[in-house]
Amino acid sequence: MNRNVILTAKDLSKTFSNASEQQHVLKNLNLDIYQGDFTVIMGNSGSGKSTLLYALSGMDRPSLGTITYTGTNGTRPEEISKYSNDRLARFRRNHCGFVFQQNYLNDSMSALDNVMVSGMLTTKNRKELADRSKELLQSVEIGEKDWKKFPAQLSGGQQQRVAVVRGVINRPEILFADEPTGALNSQNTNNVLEILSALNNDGQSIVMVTHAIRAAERGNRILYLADGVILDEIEIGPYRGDYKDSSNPQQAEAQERHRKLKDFLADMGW
Ligand SMILES: Nc1ncnc2c1ncn2[C@@H]1O[C@H](COP(=O)(O)OP(=O)(O)OP(=O)(O)O)[C@@H](O)[C@H]1O
Repeated sequence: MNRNVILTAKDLSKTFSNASEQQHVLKNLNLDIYQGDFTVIMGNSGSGKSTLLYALSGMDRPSLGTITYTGTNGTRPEEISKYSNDRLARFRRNHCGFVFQQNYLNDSMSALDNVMVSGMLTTKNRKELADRSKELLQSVEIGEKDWKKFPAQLSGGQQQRVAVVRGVINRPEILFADEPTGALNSQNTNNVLEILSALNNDGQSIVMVTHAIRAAERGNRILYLADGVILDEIEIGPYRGDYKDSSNPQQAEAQERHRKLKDFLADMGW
């Protein structure tokens, strides 16, 4: 299958310095991210997964190397790693969505306003934005009775679902997720993973960092980061439902994906 590259990291290095030492977290890393993929970054704690995600998304700058954004409509490639801070912020706003382990909702705004405030960064059409915000909230089962509630009046799982909606309100070309289920219980983890799978199924490109095999299984391409480089990667095809679910018509395929991923991670020493 021919896939379009939307983001390229070339010779990417990131070094953190403090008074006494330098820590080389990413080392000459090369990577293409493809449109429509659900790309997962795994690796041990401290291997540089979040650092890589932040560099790719323009939240942080590489020490050396380049990040080039090609976009989805054949626009001219742009080297975002040399953008000014303002331009980089504009790039993030217009092309990227974010979900983190913590939901970072604004406590003093309703669920709906949290979503709409993000949406207003890219549109002035309030009516259309309100309609889309409500529709997206409905799609993650945050119904009308909860739209005006403040985050503290919602459960942790509901809060994270609002945060996912906020992450995609601007129709980002890439949704970056850093341990989006890391703070959730099992049921809420499943809910959020289902939402991410549904988004990806609709064509949303996703790059997600996770420690959890259950979350990683939602991806089609799994990268394994070790000591600042991509040790290896595997393509397991799109998610085909739960491998343990006997009512899943694609259970055999799902089991095969699961086995491939487990074998890959075992090979990586995970
Ligand atoms: N802003 C920073 N300043 C200094 N060191 C940093 C900074 N950000 C990350 N590091 C260091 O870089 C290394 C990699 O961190 P990073 O958060 O990318 O790892 P990770 O693989 O995402 O880890 P985890 O799975 O535990 O979240 C760690 O040793 C961390 O302490």
